[in-house]
Amino acid sequence: MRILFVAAEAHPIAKVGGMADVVGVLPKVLKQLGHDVRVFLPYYGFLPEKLTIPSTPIWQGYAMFHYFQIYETRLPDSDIPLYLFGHSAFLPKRIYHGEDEEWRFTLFANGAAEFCWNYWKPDIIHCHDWHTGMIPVWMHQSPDITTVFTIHNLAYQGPWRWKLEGMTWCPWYMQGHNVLAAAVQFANKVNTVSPNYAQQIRLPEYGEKLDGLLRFLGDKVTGILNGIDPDIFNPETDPHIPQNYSAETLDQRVVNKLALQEEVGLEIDRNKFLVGMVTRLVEQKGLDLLLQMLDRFLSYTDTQFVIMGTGERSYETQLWQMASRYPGRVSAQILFNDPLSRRLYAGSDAFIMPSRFEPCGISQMIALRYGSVPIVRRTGGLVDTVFHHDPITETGNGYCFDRYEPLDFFTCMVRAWEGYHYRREWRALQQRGMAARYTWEQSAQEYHALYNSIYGLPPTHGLPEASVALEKEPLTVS
Ligand SMILES: Nc1ncnc2c1ncn2[C@@H]1O[C@H](COP(=O)(O)OP(=O)(O)O[C@H]2O[C@H](CO)[C@@H](O)[C@H](O)[C@H]2O)[C@@H](O)[C@H]1O
Repeated sequence: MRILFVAAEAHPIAKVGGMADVVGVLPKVLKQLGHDVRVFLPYYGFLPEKLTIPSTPIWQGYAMFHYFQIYETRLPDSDIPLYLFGHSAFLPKRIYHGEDEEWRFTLFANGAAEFCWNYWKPDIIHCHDWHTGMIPVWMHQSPDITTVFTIHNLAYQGPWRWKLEGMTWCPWYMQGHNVLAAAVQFANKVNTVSPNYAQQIRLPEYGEKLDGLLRFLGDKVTGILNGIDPDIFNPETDPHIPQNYSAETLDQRVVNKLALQEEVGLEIDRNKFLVGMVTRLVEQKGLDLLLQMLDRFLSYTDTQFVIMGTGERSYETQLWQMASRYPGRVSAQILFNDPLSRRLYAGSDAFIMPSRFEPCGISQMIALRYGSVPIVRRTGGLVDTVFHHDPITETGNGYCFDRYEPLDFFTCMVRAWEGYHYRREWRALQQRGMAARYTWEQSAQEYHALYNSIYGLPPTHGLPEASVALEKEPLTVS
C-alpha cells in the first residue's frame, strides 16, 4: 500500500519526545513488509543543519491563503522519501511553542491534504496527534484516501472548533468540539500506542474529557505497543557511551557509571545506587510526585539521582534547587541531548518513570535494553512492558507501584534500593530486562493488520512469507 506518515516529529532530525521515535523508525519497518511508505514533516529552521535538502522545491501548493513549497529528501540512513513542508511559519528553530502554534500546524495539515490531493496520492494517510487531526475530517470526502489516526498524547487536543472556523475549512459534516475530537470520529481507524492505554482512555480518569466519545467508538479504537530500534539503542555498539557491553559482560558496565558520575558532577563511587530519569518536564511524567518524595528518600538512603530534561519552568527551577541542596548527590541537566541520554541509560542503576499517565513510554524500553532497572507507576503502556520483580520466582524486569501517591512511590524506591544491594539477584534482574525484545517487527505487523482491516482484508494479507512465520513466534517478555 501507499502510506504517507504525517507528523510534527521524526527521529533523529526533529525530536522532542517519543513520537519522533515512532515516526523515525516505523516507516522503515513497514517498508520491509512491502509498503511504499513516505513521511511528511514541517521544514523547521534547524533542519538544514541535520539533513541535505535540495534548494529547489518539487512542488508548490496553496492553503489557507498562503503559498507553501514542498522539498524532497530522504529520512536519514534510509531510502524513505521525506517531504518537507516549507513555509515561513516554520522557519524559527523550534518544533513547538509560540503564539502561532495552532495556526501553523493547521496550515501544515492543510498543506499535507493538498499534497495528497494534487501531488502524491496515498492509499492511507497515517496521522499523528492533533497537529494532523483535520486530515481525517477533510479526507472523509475523498473515499479513495483513507486515514489512520494515532494518539501519542491525548492531553493535547488542538484548537477549539470556533477558533478553527476562523482559520480553515470546517466542512458542514464536521463534528467535534476540537481537532482531536473530530479526528477520532472521522479517521477510518484510531489507535493509541499500547493495549492498556487504549482501555484506560475509555475511563474518565484517563479520557481527558473524550472518554465518552472513545467508549462510543468501540472497536474502532485499538492499542498497538510501540517498539524501539534495537540497532539505534544497542549498548553493544552505541558510539555515545564510553564502554560498550552486553548482558554477558555486565561487569564492564560500571565504567559507564563512573564516567556518568564524573560528567554530571556526582560523587564518584561505584557502590552508590544511581537513579536516572530522562524526560520532558511536564505534569504527565509525575514530577510533582518525584519532588514530594525525593527529599525524604535522599535523607533515608545514600542514593544519587540524575535527571535530564526540559519543559515547564517551575519544574526546571525546583530541580535546580534540589541539585543545589544536594551537591554531589543530585544532578539536574536541564537540556535536550541525545548522546548524554544514552550515557544516562548506560550508566544509571535504575531508571524512574512515576508517570501520571503514559500512552506507551519509550524510555523504559531503552532503559531495559541498557540494563538500567525501571521503577515505574503501573499505568498505560508501562503495565504492558514492566513487570514487578519477584526475587523468589526470579521473574519480572523492574519495580512497580500502583497509586499516584508519594508514599507508594517512596516504598517502591526503597524496595529497589534494597534490591540493589543483593548483587547477584540484581544482575539477574538486569539480564532479564536486557533479554526483553520490544522491537518494531511485531508492532509493524499489527499496523499492517490495521491497514488491512480498513479494506476488509485478513490481517496477514500481503505480508512477506518470512514475516508471517515471525508473527507466529510469541513476543519474548521475561
Ligand atoms: N532531555 C532529553 N534529552 C534527550 N532525549 C530525551 C530528553 N527527553 C526525552 N528524551 C527522549 O524522548 C523519548 C521519550 O519518549 P517517551 O515515549 O518515554 O515519552 P513522550 O511523552 O515524549 O512520548 C509520547 O509519545 C510516545 C510515542 O508514542 C509514547 O510512548 C509516550 O507514552 C507519549 O507520552 C525517549 O527516547 C527519551 O530518551
